[in-house]
Amino acid sequence: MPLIALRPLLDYAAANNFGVAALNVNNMEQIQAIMEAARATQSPAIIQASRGARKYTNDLFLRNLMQAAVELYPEIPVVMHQDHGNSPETCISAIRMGFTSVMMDGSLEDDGKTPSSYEYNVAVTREVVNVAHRFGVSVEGELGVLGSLEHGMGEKEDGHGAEGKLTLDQLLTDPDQAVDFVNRTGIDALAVAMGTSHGAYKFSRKPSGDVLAMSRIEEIHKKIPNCHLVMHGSSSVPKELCDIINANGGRIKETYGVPVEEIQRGIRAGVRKINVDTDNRLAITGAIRKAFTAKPEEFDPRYYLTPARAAMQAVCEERMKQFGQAGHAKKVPHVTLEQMARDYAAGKYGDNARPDTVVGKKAK
Ligand SMILES: O=C(COP(=O)(O)O)[C@@H](O)[C@H](O)[C@H](O)COP(=O)(O)O
Repeated sequence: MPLIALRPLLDYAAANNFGVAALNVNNMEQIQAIMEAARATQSPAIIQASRGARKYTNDLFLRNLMQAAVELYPEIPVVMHQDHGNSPETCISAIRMGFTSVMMDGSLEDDGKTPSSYEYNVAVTREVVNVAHRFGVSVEGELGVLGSLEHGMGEKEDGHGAEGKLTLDQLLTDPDQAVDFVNRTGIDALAVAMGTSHGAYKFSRKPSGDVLAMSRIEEIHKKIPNCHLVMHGSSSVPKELCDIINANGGRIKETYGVPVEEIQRGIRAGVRKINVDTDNRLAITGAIRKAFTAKPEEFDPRYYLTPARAAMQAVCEERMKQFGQAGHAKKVPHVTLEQMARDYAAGKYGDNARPDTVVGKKAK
Protein backbone atom coordinates (compact mmCIF):
# COMPACT_ATOMS: atom_id res chain seq x y z
CA MET A 1 0.00 0.00 0.00
CA PRO A 2 1.44 3.46 -0.85
CA LEU A 3 1.96 5.92 1.98
CA ILE A 4 -1.29 7.33 3.34
CA ALA A 5 -2.16 10.66 4.97
CA LEU A 6 -2.55 10.95 8.74
CA ARG A 7 -6.22 11.95 8.68
CA PRO A 8 -7.88 8.74 7.45
CA LEU A 9 -5.79 6.69 9.88
CA LEU A 10 -6.73 8.88 12.85
CA ASP A 11 -10.40 8.98 11.78
CA TYR A 12 -10.37 5.19 11.72
CA ALA A 13 -8.57 5.07 15.09
CA ALA A 14 -11.17 7.44 16.60
CA ALA A 15 -14.04 5.35 15.29
CA ASN A 16 -12.44 2.29 16.87
CA ASN A 17 -11.18 3.91 20.09
CA PHE A 18 -7.46 3.35 19.81
CA GLY A 19 -4.27 5.39 19.63
CA VAL A 20 -1.33 5.14 17.24
CA ALA A 21 2.32 5.39 18.25
CA ALA A 22 4.22 7.95 16.16
CA LEU A 23 7.78 6.65 16.10
CA ASN A 24 10.83 8.73 15.18
CA VAL A 25 13.48 7.50 12.77
CA ASN A 26 16.95 8.57 11.69
CA ASN A 27 18.26 5.50 9.86
CA MET A 28 17.47 2.23 8.13
CA GLU A 29 17.55 0.03 11.23
CA GLN A 30 14.90 2.15 12.99
CA ILE A 31 12.58 1.98 9.97
CA GLN A 32 13.11 -1.78 9.79
CA ALA A 33 12.38 -2.16 13.51
CA ILE A 34 9.06 -0.30 13.18
CA MET A 35 7.99 -2.20 10.06
CA GLU A 36 8.82 -5.58 11.63
CA ALA A 37 6.88 -4.59 14.76
CA ALA A 38 3.94 -3.47 12.61
CA ARG A 39 3.96 -6.77 10.73
CA ALA A 40 4.27 -8.84 13.90
CA THR A 41 1.31 -7.04 15.49
CA GLN A 42 -0.62 -6.24 12.28
CA SER A 43 -0.55 -2.55 13.12
CA PRO A 44 -0.77 0.59 10.99
CA ALA A 45 2.36 2.73 11.46
CA ILE A 46 3.20 6.41 11.79
CA ILE A 47 6.87 6.99 11.05
CA GLN A 48 8.11 10.49 11.75
CA ALA A 49 11.27 12.45 11.08
CA SER A 50 12.26 15.65 12.84
CA ARG A 51 14.22 18.44 11.18
CA GLY A 52 17.28 17.00 12.90
CA ALA A 53 16.53 13.57 11.45
CA ARG A 54 16.11 14.97 7.94
CA LYS A 55 19.44 16.73 8.24
CA TYR A 56 21.18 13.63 9.64
CA THR A 57 19.71 11.14 7.17
CA ASN A 58 19.30 13.33 4.07
CA ASP A 59 15.85 13.60 2.49
CA LEU A 60 16.71 11.39 -0.48
CA PHE A 61 17.90 8.53 1.70
CA LEU A 62 14.84 8.95 3.90
CA ARG A 63 12.40 8.97 1.00
CA ASN A 64 13.90 5.88 -0.58
CA LEU A 65 14.09 3.99 2.70
CA MET A 66 10.41 4.78 3.24
CA GLN A 67 9.66 3.66 -0.30
CA ALA A 68 11.41 0.36 0.44
CA ALA A 69 9.34 0.00 3.60
CA VAL A 70 6.00 0.30 1.80
CA GLU A 71 7.11 -2.04 -0.99
CA LEU A 72 8.40 -4.69 1.41
CA TYR A 73 5.41 -4.49 3.78
CA PRO A 74 2.48 -3.92 1.39
CA GLU A 75 -0.09 -4.96 3.99
CA ILE A 76 0.91 -2.18 6.42
CA PRO A 77 -0.63 1.31 6.06
CA VAL A 78 2.16 3.80 6.74
CA VAL A 79 2.05 7.56 7.35
CA MET A 80 5.28 9.50 6.80
CA HIS A 81 5.14 12.52 9.10
CA GLN A 82 7.28 15.65 9.54
CA ASP A 83 7.77 16.06 13.29
CA HIS A 84 7.96 19.68 14.59
CA GLY A 85 8.13 21.67 11.39
CA ASN A 86 9.38 25.10 12.51
CA SER A 87 8.07 27.08 9.52
CA PRO A 88 5.85 26.79 6.46
CA GLU A 89 9.03 26.39 4.37
CA THR A 90 10.08 23.28 6.34
CA CYS A 91 6.61 21.77 5.95
CA ILE A 92 6.42 22.56 2.24
CA SER A 93 9.86 21.04 1.62
CA ALA A 94 8.64 17.91 3.46
CA ILE A 95 5.56 17.73 1.22
CA ARG A 96 7.82 18.04 -1.83
CA MET A 97 9.93 15.16 -0.50
CA GLY A 98 6.92 12.87 -0.22
CA PHE A 99 5.85 13.24 3.42
CA THR A 100 2.12 12.52 3.72
CA SER A 101 1.62 14.45 6.94
CA VAL A 102 3.32 17.49 8.44
CA MET A 103 3.40 19.16 11.82
CA MET A 104 3.47 22.94 11.75
CA ASP A 105 4.62 23.75 15.25
CA GLY A 106 3.71 27.42 15.44
CA SER A 107 3.78 27.41 19.24
CA LEU A 108 7.35 28.61 18.78
CA GLU A 109 8.70 31.14 16.32
CA ASP A 110 10.72 29.81 13.41
CA ASP A 111 13.91 29.82 15.51
CA GLY A 112 12.30 26.84 17.28
CA LYS A 113 13.08 28.46 20.66
CA THR A 114 10.94 31.54 21.28
CA PRO A 115 7.31 31.08 22.33
CA SER A 116 5.21 32.77 19.65
CA SER A 117 2.06 34.87 19.83
CA TYR A 118 -1.29 33.17 19.34
CA GLU A 119 -1.99 35.12 16.15
CA TYR A 120 1.39 34.07 14.69
CA ASN A 121 0.57 30.43 15.46
CA VAL A 122 -2.85 30.68 13.78
CA ALA A 123 -1.39 32.41 10.70
CA VAL A 124 1.50 30.00 9.99
CA THR A 125 -0.60 26.93 10.73
CA ARG A 126 -3.40 28.12 8.44
CA GLU A 127 -0.84 28.82 5.73
CA VAL A 128 0.47 25.24 5.92
CA VAL A 129 -3.05 23.78 5.94
CA ASN A 130 -3.89 25.74 2.78
CA VAL A 131 -0.94 24.25 0.92
CA ALA A 132 -0.86 20.75 2.43
CA HIS A 133 -4.54 19.96 1.91
CA ARG A 134 -4.23 20.79 -1.79
CA PHE A 135 -1.83 17.84 -2.03
CA GLY A 136 -3.92 15.57 0.18
CA VAL A 137 -1.39 15.89 3.00
CA SER A 138 -2.61 16.15 6.61
CA VAL A 139 -1.52 18.76 9.15
CA GLU A 140 -0.89 18.61 12.89
CA GLY A 141 -0.75 21.89 14.80
CA GLU A 142 0.38 22.65 18.34
CA LEU A 143 -1.18 24.91 20.93
CA GLY A 144 0.61 25.48 24.23
CA VAL A 145 4.33 25.03 24.77
CA LEU A 146 5.94 21.75 25.81
CA GLY A 147 7.72 22.00 29.13
CA SER A 148 7.79 20.83 32.72
CA LEU A 149 5.04 21.62 35.20
CA GLU A 150 7.53 20.64 37.92
CA HIS A 151 9.97 23.49 37.33
CA GLY A 152 8.47 25.56 34.50
CA MET A 153 11.37 25.12 32.14
CA GLY A 154 10.87 24.61 28.43
CA GLU A 155 12.88 21.95 26.70
CA LYS A 156 15.31 22.23 23.91
CA GLU A 157 15.79 19.12 21.83
CA ASP A 158 18.26 19.12 18.97
CA GLY A 159 17.44 22.67 17.95
CA HIS A 160 13.70 22.59 18.66
CA GLY A 161 12.14 23.46 22.02
CA ALA A 162 11.39 26.53 24.13
CA GLU A 163 14.26 28.14 25.97
CA GLY A 164 13.86 29.50 29.48
CA LYS A 165 11.07 29.55 32.04
CA LEU A 166 7.48 29.33 30.86
CA THR A 167 4.29 30.51 32.55
CA LEU A 168 1.51 28.14 33.56
CA ASP A 169 -0.63 29.66 30.78
CA GLN A 170 1.96 28.61 28.22
CA LEU A 171 2.52 25.15 29.71
CA LEU A 172 -1.16 24.17 29.66
CA THR A 173 -3.25 24.35 26.48
CA ASP A 174 -6.33 26.48 27.04
CA PRO A 175 -9.49 24.50 26.10
CA ASP A 176 -11.42 27.54 24.80
CA GLN A 177 -8.48 28.72 22.76
CA ALA A 178 -8.19 25.17 21.36
CA VAL A 179 -11.71 25.47 19.92
CA ASP A 180 -10.84 28.77 18.23
CA PHE A 181 -7.47 27.42 17.00
CA VAL A 182 -8.95 24.33 15.40
CA ASN A 183 -11.75 26.37 13.80
CA ARG A 184 -9.46 29.01 12.38
CA THR A 185 -6.68 26.74 11.13
CA GLY A 186 -8.56 23.69 9.79
CA ILE A 187 -5.90 21.30 11.16
CA ASP A 188 -6.40 17.54 11.23
CA ALA A 189 -4.84 16.94 14.64
CA LEU A 190 -3.89 19.10 17.63
CA ALA A 191 -0.84 18.59 19.83
CA VAL A 192 -1.56 19.82 23.34
CA ALA A 193 0.63 20.83 26.27
CA MET A 194 -0.09 19.36 29.72
CA GLY A 195 3.26 18.66 31.33
CA THR A 196 5.05 16.25 29.01
CA SER A 197 8.42 17.08 27.50
CA HIS A 198 10.83 15.39 25.13
CA GLY A 199 13.74 13.27 26.29
CA ALA A 200 14.47 10.98 29.23
CA TYR A 201 14.23 13.53 32.08
CA LYS A 202 10.52 14.32 32.24
CA PHE A 203 9.65 13.91 35.91
CA SER A 204 11.66 13.55 39.13
CA ARG A 205 9.04 11.17 40.59
CA LYS A 206 6.21 9.03 39.31
CA PRO A 207 3.96 11.76 37.88
CA SER A 208 0.69 12.66 39.53
CA GLY A 209 -1.99 15.03 38.24
CA ASP A 210 -0.15 18.18 39.36
CA VAL A 211 2.76 17.57 36.96
CA LEU A 212 1.03 15.48 34.29
CA ALA A 213 -2.32 17.19 33.75
CA MET A 214 -4.29 14.47 31.97
CA SER A 215 -7.46 16.21 33.18
CA ARG A 216 -6.55 19.07 30.82
CA ILE A 217 -6.76 16.66 27.87
CA GLU A 218 -10.18 15.55 29.06
CA GLU A 219 -11.34 19.18 29.27
CA ILE A 220 -10.08 19.88 25.75
CA HIS A 221 -11.71 16.72 24.41
CA LYS A 222 -15.07 17.79 25.85
CA LYS A 223 -14.82 21.06 23.89
CA ILE A 224 -13.61 19.54 20.61
CA PRO A 225 -14.66 15.88 20.70
CA ASN A 226 -14.02 15.37 17.00
CA CYS A 227 -10.53 16.79 16.84
CA HIS A 228 -7.78 14.21 17.09
CA LEU A 229 -5.44 15.05 19.96
CA VAL A 230 -1.71 14.38 20.01
CA MET A 231 0.53 13.71 22.99
CA HIS A 232 4.18 14.64 22.50
CA GLY A 233 6.95 13.58 24.87
CA SER A 234 5.17 10.33 25.66
CA SER A 235 7.99 7.91 26.27
CA SER A 236 7.52 5.90 29.44
CA VAL A 237 11.29 5.71 30.12
CA PRO A 238 11.20 2.14 31.46
CA LYS A 239 13.56 1.60 34.39
CA GLU A 240 14.67 -1.76 32.99
CA LEU A 241 16.00 -0.07 29.83
CA CYS A 242 17.88 2.54 31.89
CA ASP A 243 19.27 -0.29 34.06
CA ILE A 244 20.69 -2.10 31.01
CA ILE A 245 22.48 1.07 29.95
CA ASN A 246 23.82 1.72 33.45
CA ALA A 247 24.91 -1.91 33.93
CA ASN A 248 27.02 -1.56 30.81
CA GLY A 249 28.92 1.62 31.49
CA GLY A 250 26.17 4.21 30.87
CA ARG A 251 25.06 7.00 33.16
CA ILE A 252 21.33 7.59 33.11
CA LYS A 253 20.17 9.36 36.27
CA GLU A 254 17.01 8.34 38.12
CA THR A 255 14.04 9.60 36.11
CA TYR A 256 10.39 8.96 35.31
CA GLY A 257 8.44 9.02 32.06
CA VAL A 258 4.75 9.02 31.15
CA PRO A 259 3.12 5.85 32.54
CA VAL A 260 1.38 3.79 29.84
CA GLU A 261 -1.85 3.80 31.87
CA GLU A 262 -1.91 7.63 31.68
CA ILE A 263 -1.53 7.42 27.89
CA GLN A 264 -4.39 4.92 27.81
CA ARG A 265 -6.44 7.41 29.83
CA GLY A 266 -5.58 9.98 27.15
CA ILE A 267 -6.68 7.59 24.40
CA ARG A 268 -10.08 7.35 26.10
CA ALA A 269 -10.18 11.16 25.91
CA GLY A 270 -9.48 11.61 22.21
CA VAL A 271 -5.69 11.16 22.00
CA ARG A 272 -5.00 9.42 18.69
CA LYS A 273 -1.30 10.05 18.01
CA ILE A 274 1.30 9.39 20.67
CA ASN A 275 4.89 10.46 20.05
CA VAL A 276 7.53 8.00 21.27
CA ASP A 277 11.21 8.36 20.52
CA THR A 278 13.23 8.25 23.76
CA ASP A 279 12.14 4.70 24.69
CA ASN A 280 13.50 3.45 21.38
CA ARG A 281 16.74 5.41 21.83
CA LEU A 282 17.16 3.84 25.28
CA ALA A 283 16.49 0.34 23.93
CA ILE A 284 19.00 0.77 21.09
CA THR A 285 21.70 2.24 23.33
CA GLY A 286 21.24 -0.47 25.96
CA ALA A 287 21.52 -3.24 23.38
CA ILE A 288 24.65 -1.74 21.82
CA ARG A 289 26.32 -1.20 25.21
CA LYS A 290 25.47 -4.76 26.21
CA ALA A 291 26.94 -6.13 22.99
CA PHE A 292 30.14 -4.12 23.49
CA THR A 293 30.44 -5.36 27.08
CA ALA A 294 29.89 -8.97 26.05
CA LYS A 295 32.48 -8.98 23.28
CA PRO A 296 34.85 -6.01 23.41
CA GLU A 297 36.88 -7.55 20.60
CA GLU A 298 33.96 -7.33 18.07
CA PHE A 299 33.93 -4.53 15.52
CA ASP A 300 31.44 -5.64 12.84
CA PRO A 301 28.53 -3.14 13.04
CA ARG A 302 26.13 -5.99 12.26
CA TYR A 303 27.16 -7.58 15.56
CA TYR A 304 25.73 -4.70 17.62
CA LEU A 305 23.14 -3.22 15.25
CA THR A 306 21.22 -6.51 14.98
CA PRO A 307 20.37 -6.67 18.73
CA ALA A 308 19.83 -2.89 18.73
CA ARG A 309 17.22 -3.21 15.99
CA ALA A 310 15.57 -6.14 17.81
CA ALA A 311 15.45 -4.15 21.07
CA MET A 312 13.70 -1.25 19.33
CA GLN A 313 11.29 -3.66 17.64
CA ALA A 314 10.35 -5.08 21.06
CA VAL A 315 9.52 -1.59 22.40
CA CYS A 316 7.48 -0.75 19.28
CA GLU A 317 5.51 -4.01 19.48
CA GLU A 318 4.74 -3.40 23.14
CA ARG A 319 3.48 0.16 22.50
CA MET A 320 1.45 -0.93 19.44
CA LYS A 321 -0.36 -3.45 21.64
CA GLN A 322 -0.75 -1.07 24.59
CA PHE A 323 -2.14 1.76 22.43
CA GLY A 324 -4.64 -0.60 20.74
CA GLN A 325 -3.49 -0.29 17.14
CA ALA A 326 -2.49 -3.99 16.91
CA GLY A 327 -4.69 -6.05 14.60
CA HIS A 328 -6.01 -3.06 12.63
CA ALA A 329 -3.54 -2.90 9.71
CA LYS A 330 -5.77 -4.51 7.12
CA LYS A 331 -8.88 -2.55 8.11
CA VAL A 332 -7.56 1.00 7.78
CA PRO A 333 -9.21 2.58 4.70
CA HIS A 334 -6.74 3.21 1.92
CA VAL A 335 -7.48 6.71 0.67
CA THR A 336 -5.06 7.98 -1.97
CA LEU A 337 -3.54 11.43 -1.59
CA GLU A 338 -5.39 12.47 -4.76
CA GLN A 339 -8.69 11.45 -3.20
CA MET A 340 -7.71 13.19 0.04
CA ALA A 341 -7.02 16.39 -1.90
CA ARG A 342 -10.48 16.17 -3.51
CA ASP A 343 -12.09 15.44 -0.14
CA TYR A 344 -10.32 18.34 1.56
CA ALA A 345 -11.39 20.64 -1.28
CA ALA A 346 -14.97 19.42 -1.01
CA GLY A 347 -14.97 20.23 2.71
CA LYS A 348 -15.34 16.62 3.87
CA TYR A 349 -12.92 17.25 6.73
CA GLY A 350 -14.03 20.84 7.21
CA ASP A 351 -15.29 21.59 10.64
CA ASN A 352 -13.30 19.68 13.25
CA ALA A 353 -14.47 21.76 16.15
CA ARG A 354 -18.17 21.06 15.65
CA PRO A 355 -19.34 18.39 18.09
CA ASP A 356 -21.66 16.81 15.51
CA THR A 357 -19.03 16.31 12.78
CA VAL A 358 -18.77 12.62 11.92
CA VAL A 359 -15.25 11.18 12.06
CA GLY A 360 -14.51 7.87 10.39
CA LYS A 361 -16.70 4.81 10.33
CA LYS A 362 -16.72 1.89 12.73
CA ALA A 363 -14.80 -1.20 11.57
CA LYS A 364 -17.00 -4.14 10.71
O1 LIG B 1 7.63 13.85 21.26
C1 LIG B 1 8.64 13.38 20.78
C2 LIG B 1 9.38 12.31 21.48
O2 LIG B 1 8.99 12.17 22.85
P1 LIG B 1 9.87 11.30 23.83
O3 LIG B 1 11.17 12.02 24.01
O4 LIG B 1 10.01 9.97 23.23
O5 LIG B 1 9.09 11.26 25.11
C3 LIG B 1 9.12 13.81 19.42
O6 LIG B 1 8.10 14.63 18.88
C4 LIG B 1 10.40 14.65 19.41
O7 LIG B 1 10.27 15.68 18.50
C5 LIG B 1 11.61 13.89 18.95
O8 LIG B 1 12.00 12.94 19.89
C6 LIG B 1 12.79 14.85 18.78
O9 LIG B 1 13.64 14.31 17.90
P2 LIG B 1 14.96 15.07 17.46
O10 LIG B 1 14.61 16.52 17.24
O11 LIG B 1 15.96 14.86 18.56
O12 LIG B 1 15.32 14.35 16.20
